[in-house]
Amino acid sequence: MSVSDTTQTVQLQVGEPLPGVKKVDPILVADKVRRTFGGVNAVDVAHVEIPRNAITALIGPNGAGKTTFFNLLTGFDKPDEGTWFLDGKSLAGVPAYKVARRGMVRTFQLTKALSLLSVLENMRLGAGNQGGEHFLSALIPGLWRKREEDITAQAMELLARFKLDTKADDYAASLSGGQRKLLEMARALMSKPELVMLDEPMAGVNPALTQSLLGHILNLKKEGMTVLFVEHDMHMVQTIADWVIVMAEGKIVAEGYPDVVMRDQAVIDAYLGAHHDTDLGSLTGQLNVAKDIGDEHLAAEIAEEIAEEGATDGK
Ligand SMILES: Nc1ncnc2c1ncn2[C@@H]1O[C@H](COP(=O)(O)OP(=O)(O)OP(=O)(O)O)[C@@H](O)[C@H]1O
Repeated sequence: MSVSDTTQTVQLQVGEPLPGVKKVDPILVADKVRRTFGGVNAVDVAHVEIPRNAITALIGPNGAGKTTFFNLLTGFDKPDEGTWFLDGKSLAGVPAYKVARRGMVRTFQLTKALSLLSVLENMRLGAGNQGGEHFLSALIPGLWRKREEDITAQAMELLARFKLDTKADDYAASLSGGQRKLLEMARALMSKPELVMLDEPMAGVNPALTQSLLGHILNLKKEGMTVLFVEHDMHMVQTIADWVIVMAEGKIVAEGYPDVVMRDQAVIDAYLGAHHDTDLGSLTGQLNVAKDIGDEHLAAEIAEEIAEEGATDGK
């Protein structure tokens, strides 16, 4: 089965797919979330809903506010205003470590694996406080030991799934960039989340690991989880996303099914806006924009033209 065979085809939204459109079964709903930095609206999201048990990509040019929005939702930053609900329960003002316990975890653009801990120790940290570390249970060695064993068993099972089990005792520092991304994803799963948020999962991952990472993300959905990811790699977005949300200048400017969104004028404008310094008169400039907006057909045509020009110049 190819990766794209597994993407969802059921209708996810209610009505026309305009920015802020309601979802049939939203897991996360955010309202009027605003974060300013020195007068600049880094995030200014009027309303957004994330569909449950689907893979949603959050895309947009550099500086659009994607990471800041992630930070706000997961309690790593505080908004000027705004409310958001996971499964109907408010998460506004809830600190990051409690957000994970409520069922929402995130990974970072730059991996946060603790280099001087072993791979297994990193995993064990991901288990967090799941109720076993209450004062009383800490006093009962049997209970405490059982919990420790359960955590280790869960960690080893996940490491095996991510093909990192043979590295359990190695320092995280010894892993490649791609393996660290896998470790971060595996660690996020230790808290048995409902919603997994991945910030640029493909950045720095070599091609050999790309396919396995895509497979792991698709598996999360198969297991009933919801995935929200930020990514610049449009190929990945088109391959695995069921739904795409586009941010520009802090706002949501478009959302919909991947193939439709990539051709949306607001999306093209958002990316062109980010390329105001690109010479669109030059073929290379046009090629960069075509790649950024994920129009592979247009990119191939332009690349062909560049190759033809090169061949003529050489004669
Ligand atoms: N801690 C901060 N202090 C000041 N400005 C910030 C801070 N964090 C983000 N910003 C600004 O907020 C805006 C949104 O940044 P953010 O990193 O969220 O964008 P992004 O869409 O994730 O970009 P990229 O794709 O490059 O990661 C940018 O203008 C950025 O300069």
